[in-house]
Amino acid sequence: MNHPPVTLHDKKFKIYIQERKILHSIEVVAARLSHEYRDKCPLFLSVLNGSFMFASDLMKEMSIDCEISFIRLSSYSDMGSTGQVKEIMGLKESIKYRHVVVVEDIVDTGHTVAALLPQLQSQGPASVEVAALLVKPEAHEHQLDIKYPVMEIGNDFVVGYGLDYNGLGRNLRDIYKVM
Ligand SMILES: O=P(O)(O)OC[C@H]1O[C@H](OP(=O)(O)OP(=O)(O)O)[C@H](O)[C@@H]1O
Ligand code: HPA
Repeated sequence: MNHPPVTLHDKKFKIYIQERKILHSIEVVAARLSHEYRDKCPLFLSVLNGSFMFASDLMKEMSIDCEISFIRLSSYSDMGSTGQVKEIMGLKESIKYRHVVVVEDIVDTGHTVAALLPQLQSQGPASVEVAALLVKPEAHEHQLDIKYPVMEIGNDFVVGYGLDYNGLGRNLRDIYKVM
């Protein structure tokens, strides 16, 4: 299939990871999660907005009982992290004694996950791990243990498959990187 570059606001992006590869990589991680969380009924905690598409495809591939809930955090403006993680919409249900899997579209600087994990840990869950569609190890500014990375990428700004550039690009089926 042909994937011409796309323009979003003032920037051009070129094809980087095709939908077929994304979905296959998610299947592999979902199989691992289904095995490792059998009999644990994990609670997936999807970090909005960016993770909506990943969370949906991940859930569809899970073969065990599991639940999902959503939390909305935001820290990005233009193409950079503000370093300030704001909680916009909090968690309503109790996570006490639950096996929680945070579902992130991307772990970039790591500010978001680093801010979120202690907040979750303080609520007495049985366990907390992170499943992230994309991980940018070169950009990390925190020591992080992402147990379920789907794909590692270099230090490029990417859009598509839920990820945006100033609000645009989330609807793209494939992942693109800035040119
Ligand atoms: O590792 P970090 O550098 O913290 O970056 C990762 C976070 O940045 C994005 O969220 P953003 O704040 O852009 O909100 P959005 O999901 O609504 O796009 C992304 O969805 C992650 O939550
Ligand atoms: O590379 C990125 N693209 C879109 N949103 C993001 N949030 C953190 N890193 C990124």
